[in-house]
Amino acid sequence: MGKTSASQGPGARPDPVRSFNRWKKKHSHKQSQKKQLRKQLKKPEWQVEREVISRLMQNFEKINVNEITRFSDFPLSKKTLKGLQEAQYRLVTEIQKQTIGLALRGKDVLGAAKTGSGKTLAFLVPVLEGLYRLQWTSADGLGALIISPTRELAYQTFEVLRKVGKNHDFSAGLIIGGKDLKHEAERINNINILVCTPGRLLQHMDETICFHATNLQMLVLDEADRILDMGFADTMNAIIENLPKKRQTLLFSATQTKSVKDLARLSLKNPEYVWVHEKAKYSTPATLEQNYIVCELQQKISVLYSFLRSHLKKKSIVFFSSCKEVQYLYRVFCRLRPGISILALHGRQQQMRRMEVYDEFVGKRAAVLFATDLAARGLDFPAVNWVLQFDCPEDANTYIHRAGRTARYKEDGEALLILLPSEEKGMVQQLLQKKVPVKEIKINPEKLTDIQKKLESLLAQDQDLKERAQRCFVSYIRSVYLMKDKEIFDVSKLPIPEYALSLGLAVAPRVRFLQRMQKQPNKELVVSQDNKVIEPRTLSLTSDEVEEFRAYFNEKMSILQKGGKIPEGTEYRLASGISDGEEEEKECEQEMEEKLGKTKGSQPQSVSSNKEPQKNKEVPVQFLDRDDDDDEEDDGLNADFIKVKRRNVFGLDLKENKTLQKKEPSKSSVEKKVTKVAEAKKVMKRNFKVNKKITFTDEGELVQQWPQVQKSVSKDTEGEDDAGGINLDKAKERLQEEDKFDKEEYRKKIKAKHREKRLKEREARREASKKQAKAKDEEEAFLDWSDDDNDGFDPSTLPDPDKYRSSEESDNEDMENKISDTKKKKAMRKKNDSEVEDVGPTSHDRKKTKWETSEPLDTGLSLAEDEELVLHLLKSQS
Ligand SMILES: Nc1ncnc2c1ncn2[C@@H]1O[C@H](COP(=O)(O)OP(=O)(O)OP(=O)(O)O)[C@@H](O)[C@H]1O
Repeated sequence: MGKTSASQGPGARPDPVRSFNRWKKKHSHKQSQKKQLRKQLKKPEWQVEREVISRLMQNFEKINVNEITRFSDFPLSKKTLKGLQEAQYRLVTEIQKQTIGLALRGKDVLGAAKTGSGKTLAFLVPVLEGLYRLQWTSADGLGALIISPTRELAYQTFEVLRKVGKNHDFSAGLIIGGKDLKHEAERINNINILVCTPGRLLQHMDETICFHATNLQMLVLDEADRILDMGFADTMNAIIENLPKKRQTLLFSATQTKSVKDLARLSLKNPEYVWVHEKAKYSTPATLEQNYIVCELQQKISVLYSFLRSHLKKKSIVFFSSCKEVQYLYRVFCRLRPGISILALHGRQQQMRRMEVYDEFVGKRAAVLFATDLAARGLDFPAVNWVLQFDCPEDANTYIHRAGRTARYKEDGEALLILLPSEEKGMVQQLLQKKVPVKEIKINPEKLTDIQKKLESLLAQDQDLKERAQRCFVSYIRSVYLMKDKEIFDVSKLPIPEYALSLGLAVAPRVRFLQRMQKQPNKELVVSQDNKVIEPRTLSLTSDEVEEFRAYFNEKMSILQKGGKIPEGTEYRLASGISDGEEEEKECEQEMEEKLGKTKGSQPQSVSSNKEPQKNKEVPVQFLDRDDDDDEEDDGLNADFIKVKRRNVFGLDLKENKTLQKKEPSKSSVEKKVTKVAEAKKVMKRNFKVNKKITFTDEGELVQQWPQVQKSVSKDTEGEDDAGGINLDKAKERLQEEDKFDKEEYRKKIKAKHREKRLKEREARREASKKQAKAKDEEEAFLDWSDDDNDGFDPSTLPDPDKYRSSEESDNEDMENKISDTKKKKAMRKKNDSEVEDVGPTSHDRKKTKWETSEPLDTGLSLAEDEELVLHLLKSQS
């Protein structure tokens, strides 16, 4: 009974045939692998990549959302995965999980998810993959466009793109306002992925030669509802016109638009709606604790101060409704030194400053940022503990975005909303409807520090601060007045004088639109059938007002463009009636409102109190704005629309103004424009004495430098003018005369200058020749002296017989020169009797002095006689 090798014990030898077969199989497998590798190595890179791409694309359809937990579960390129990993992004968030797969398949996507849930990567990853799939190169031009509503958000998105896409070869660019347009224009054509703000993008589309988006594959609108709302409507329509219809479109926001009209504008094709938290109990992050307090308007600043004092180790953002509030309260709080570092971010700062503040706040552990709604959307400041909404947001969506600056990506955060008693009911209702869980909390009166007195004393010492407080006051009232939801925002319920006092102002500045509103309460608000408030101002506009308004803006624009002062973003905004940033756009609206107030022509009246003395006079805030911060962009645009009540600094009389206006028959309701002539007449009537500037000349004469004295006309004529007012024709004539007089004076001066120059040159020549003659004399004297010294006969003193001829020739030459000189002299004398003619001795003259007398020969004969004499002399010599 034999045993097989297999059944033999462990020490038995293995079957050599089987071992050989196994080895052979392994070997051939290895060989084939090597062969394949060699084959692949021979392939060009693009071909290998194409194969990889086609493999990835085959997997797109197999994506199962439920199985995805990490980015590597998606069929993504190695380059993107590496970028994500290096930036520490491994696990996907819900919105990323649900939208990346759809976007990879080329679908149009509308994504909505709570704030801080990672929407940025949800569109950046498909953008990178989309272009990678097409093996996009710089020669292909613009492939993807990402539009953000604010510059800061665009900047932030660009930074994330740089981090995640760093292993790809695409070129990416950030195009936002406030930078050099030319510099951008030079580079924009080579950009594959462009992150931009709408205003700036359109500006390039209009102005940059060769810039086009005809190859565009993907369009992304971050904060889509904001970009598609009224503020950006015109710009976006113009941009969309420049984009190809065949493209993929991705829209993301925490408060997504569902408006069919909006979406139709984008010509989406069967879009996929992804509302991640639609069924969630709340629309805000679960880690966000939200409360509100109700307090009077005049208490708010003290509440803010007390809040900051009790949160010195925290990082907070405080939202205000206008730039001027931020500007004033920032300054005032810095002076109060609450013990925490304070920063300010708003649309009136220069772009560089905005970036600096952004970076500074990102880097701080404990600080407070005073901001407008510019910072409400999308900004991802790390580790923010508190969001305080100092002014009520315009709607629940704005509330959600503002509050969403804290409690981001699994972090905790707290939000506190300050409401006025008049705002409470409406706002809380809106928030509850939007599934925002807010609870009321009460202020502890013991912990409230009243700072009104401190503010008053600060303002008393600082005029600039006081003016800022006035602007802040007007700006806040105006922002409430402009809010659409009149159920929440009722300007008539505001305690105006108390509010002014709380800002440190003794007297409330005058607010024109409020006065108008009080005068015409019925006209102001027009309520539609369904009880909704329709914007009142458009209805009360006459065509004249609109025209004047437009002309005013055009004029402003042309002046600013010529001066080159306007920031590029603003430039466009005004031209097309849209804005780059949220805040800027709001400001523009405010300007319009103010201008509108002007055209209505109602007389100003005090809101603060009727006791205000008549002396008070309106002075445009423009004067006040001139000395604004260096870091703030030009305020001038809207400044002269705003009027605040101030002392009658210049002693001008308002009554006179009124009588002037009354005399002029008004054809329309539009206030008559005051012409320059009328202004001049007014000034003349008042008999203003202008300051004089008088200087003394070297001779001690008095010279009036300013105002310039009229020299061309007699005083009688001036007297005539005074008697009859301004005679424009005479004034013109006089100006022309004055002009002639000036020209003549100028000509004389130039002549005198030239003459002086000539004389100087002559003098210099004469001096030079004198010096030369002197040198010669000295030389000769030296020779004579040496002769004496030798005490013997020097043959060199004798005339050289060989040179005799030449000396004779030279004599002849000398004579000729002499004659020609005399001729010249005579001619010159004829030409200008007054001019002194004195030509210095020439070299020939000097030669002559060697042989003859140095005295010039003056025969006293005429030129012809002179010539004859010379010939005679020559003949006699020969
Ligand atoms: N997959 C991820 N893993 C880790 N962190 C992530 C991930 N995705 C996003 N984050 C982080 O979450 C934070 C919020 O992301 P993001 O700014 O994209 O939110 P958002 O949804 O766009 O917010 P908002 O609605 O306010 O614009 C960021 O700090 C980001 O780095």
